Amino acid sequence: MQNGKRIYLKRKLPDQDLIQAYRELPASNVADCMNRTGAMAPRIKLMSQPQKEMCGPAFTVHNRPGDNLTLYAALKYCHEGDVLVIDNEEDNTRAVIGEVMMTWLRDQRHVAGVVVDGPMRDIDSLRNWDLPIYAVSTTPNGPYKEGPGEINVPVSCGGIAVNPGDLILGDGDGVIKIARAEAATLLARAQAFHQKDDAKAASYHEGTGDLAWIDNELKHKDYQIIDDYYRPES
Ligand SMILES: O=C([O-])CC(=O)C(=O)O
Ligand SMILES: [Mg+2]
Repeated sequence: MQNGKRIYLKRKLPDQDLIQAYRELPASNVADCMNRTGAMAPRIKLMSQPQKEMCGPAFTVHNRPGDNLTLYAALKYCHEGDVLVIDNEEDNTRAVIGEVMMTWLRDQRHVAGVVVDGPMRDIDSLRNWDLPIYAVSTTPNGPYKEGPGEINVPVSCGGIAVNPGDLILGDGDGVIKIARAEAATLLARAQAFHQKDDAKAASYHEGTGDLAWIDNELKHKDYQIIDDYYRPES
């Protein structure tokens, strides 16, 4: 076995109905139900203009930093509905993907989205695309094509661990990972949380929302409410 040059073709996948159900939920609500964990770092930003949320199983790629030979292999082996999750060891000097590769992924593979922990390029052609594309930044500087790299092994993307087949959910706020084994049990909780959050926003709109807890909490934490001006000299 060539460590560092392995391409696994098989992954355990989440059920399709789970993928559909999570697509209806804001990533923030689901992350709150994981005790505010599971989100990739804010450096992973939405670069395109999708009409709906990104949701699908992770097809993981571990690039040698700034190199995209392995990512080219992923173009061949990924499937419809996958979310490509690309670990680039946080290199921020070279774009590892651009319009040519994205065109294949959108038009020939019909992937659900692409998440790159690193720069991309050809943004002027891609920024209006409906395909969800997340990346750190852009640069005209291109990638090397030497390898090594691996496909469908555990990777690190946006500061969190992603296993092949984990559920990846992305919206305008960013991207979260839901571990495949936990996705089914988490769903009902996330749906209930989402309903409550919507109801809360509606009650704040109406002015009937509960604000009493704020005073209680401030008191409990020894805040001082001072009926006076701030005076720098005092
Ligand atoms: O040249 C590359 O490998 C990446 C790129 O710009 C493209 O996919 O258009
Ligand atoms: Mg290009």
